[in-house]
Amino acid sequence: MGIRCVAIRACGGGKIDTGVPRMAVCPYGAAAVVMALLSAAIAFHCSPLLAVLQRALSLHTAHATKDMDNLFQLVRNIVPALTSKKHKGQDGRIGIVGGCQEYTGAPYFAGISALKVGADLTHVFCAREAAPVIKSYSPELIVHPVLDSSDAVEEVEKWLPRLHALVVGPGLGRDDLLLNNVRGILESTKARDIPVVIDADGLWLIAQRPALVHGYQKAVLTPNHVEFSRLWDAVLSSPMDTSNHSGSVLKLSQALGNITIVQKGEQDLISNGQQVLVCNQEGSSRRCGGQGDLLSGSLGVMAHWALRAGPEKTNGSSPLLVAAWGACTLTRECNHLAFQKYGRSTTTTDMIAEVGAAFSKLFTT
Ligand SMILES: NC(=O)C1=CN([C@@H]2O[C@H](COP(=O)(O)OP(=O)(O)OC[C@H]3O[C@@H](n4cnc5c(N)ncnc54)[C@H](O)[C@@H]3O)[C@@H](O)[C@H]2O)[C@@H](O)CC1
Ligand SMILES: Nc1ncnc2c1ncn2[C@@H]1O[C@H](COP(=O)(O)OP(=O)(O)OP(=O)(O)O)[C@@H](O)[C@H]1O
Ligand SMILES: [Mg+2]
Repeated sequence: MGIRCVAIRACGGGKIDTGVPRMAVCPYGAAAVVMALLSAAIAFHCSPLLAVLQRALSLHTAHATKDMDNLFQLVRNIVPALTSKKHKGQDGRIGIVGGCQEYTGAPYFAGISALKVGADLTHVFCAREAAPVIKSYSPELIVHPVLDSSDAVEEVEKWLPRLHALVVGPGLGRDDLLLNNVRGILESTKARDIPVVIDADGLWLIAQRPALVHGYQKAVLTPNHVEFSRLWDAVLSSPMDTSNHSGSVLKLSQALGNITIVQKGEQDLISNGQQVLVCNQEGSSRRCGGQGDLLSGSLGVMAHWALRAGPEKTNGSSPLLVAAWGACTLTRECNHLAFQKYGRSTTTTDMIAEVGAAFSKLFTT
């Protein structure tokens, strides 16, 4: 099957008002109960029950399809038009904060993905040793070797007024000096009201200091399975309910002051503490490293586009939820397209080469 994304009503809390148009019911519990009843109706030849259940299932599918169409349309609404009237930079100047001695691939993947999605300029702020390596991967990236210097915060602050969004964490590492500098950069970013996507080792820092993002409505966190558990342990005292993923992402978002959280996995779950969207666009079974960096870089651009477009273009839905759903859908489609060509040998570089095709297929009208 090609496209398989639905939006769902938050299924953990019970008292949640979603506010988003045409949300389908949670596909987990409810659909499973209907399927079980359907099997029983078939086994016991109960035609009236069978008819009711078939109708319920077809309504569920119809709702899910509408929600899916709706979300695709909302993403298309935030994509800026390509016109001859624009100047360089208008469609996005994105900063990536990451890159250290060990990790140079991750900030490159995030930065180049931002450009391939449609940003005009990408600045990478990394440790001195990482800079020549990152530059040598691509002439497209502007690279600043400042992150381990004593005046790192001031050096990045010089650029912040020109940046539309920041992606913090890919390949950052966990050196205390770097993390302390990033703490200062995050404070400055918030003071300027710049959208920030926090991933990878940026999330390690947030697990140490959740107050850095608590309640900041322009923050999006993109944890993988392990990073999500770490954040949970840092901010919630109760154990996580591992049978209720959407309830958990909703709860973590609420505990962090309703910031947007993307829990990556077999399905991506996206919440702002009020509602949960699910993205299960078909990807592949190939799990090479770096796919999360493609996602965070893409989301940096889409977050800027969505916030600039505003809630009128997203039909009242949270712009950051729409941006996150768009970036997840795109990443998974890149994975799908690359896997069709390269199978087991697919790497993130192959996925990045599919960004243009995937974007056109999903979001170009
Ligand atoms: N080429 C590169 O330079 C890359 C660098 N990376 C960087 O590597 C650093 C560490 O990132 P990690 O993601 O390894 O974080 P962690 O160091 O927290 O390790 C998480 C570990 O959990 C495992 N894991 C992931 N998903 C899991 C799941 N669903 N169930 C059980 N285990 C799971 C992973 O194999 C990984 O070893 C970050 O700075 C990151 O950006 C990665 O982005 C990958 C690519
Ligand atoms: N089991 C899965 N099936 C399908 N897609 C998946 C699965 N797990 C993760 N993904 C997709 O892969 C992308 C990256 O998620 P992942 O959990 O690998 O991030 P990550 O560990 O941070 O990656 P990175 O190696 O870049 O650090 C997301 O778009 C997610 O939807
Ligand atoms: Mg990662």
